[in-house]
Amino acid sequence: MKGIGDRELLLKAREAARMAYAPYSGFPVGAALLASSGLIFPGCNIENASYGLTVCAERVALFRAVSSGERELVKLALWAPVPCWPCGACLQCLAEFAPGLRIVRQGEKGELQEKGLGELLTAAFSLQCPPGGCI
Ligand SMILES: O=c1ccn([C@H]2C[C@H](O)[C@@H](CO)O2)c(=O)[nH]1
Ligand SMILES: [Zn+2]
Repeated sequence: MKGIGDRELLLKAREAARMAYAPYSGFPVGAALLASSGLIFPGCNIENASYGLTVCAERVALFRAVSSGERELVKLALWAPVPCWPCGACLQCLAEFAPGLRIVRQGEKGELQEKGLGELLTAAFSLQCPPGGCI
């Protein structure tokens, strides 16, 4: 679980960005998701001529991890030319498995920033009824 630092994980994310298929936006994104097993799952954005079918790097990494049997996720590193946090759709998908996930990001300029998933998505959707019952 430990043994890999943020900078190393970000390097994996940067490598993953090289696989990005982003002919429409020209914005390559790479993700690297560290699981509690110590394994790292990379992902890149994959765009489509039907723009709305594009999948973000974060969800590619998440689905690789979960479909490999990993459900305990420790850290997500995100690399893009201009640093970005995961979009709302990706945050919701990540919250399903790792509401306490730590996320570190970096861009071409090299500066590094970290936030928790809970800071970025303060009210994830869940099927749990609110007190007093569901409407
Ligand atoms: O956090 C992000 C933000 C954007 N993108 C992708 C989607 C699209 O391919 C391109 C521009 O939005 O970047 C990601 O993969 N992750
Ligand atoms: Zn996204």
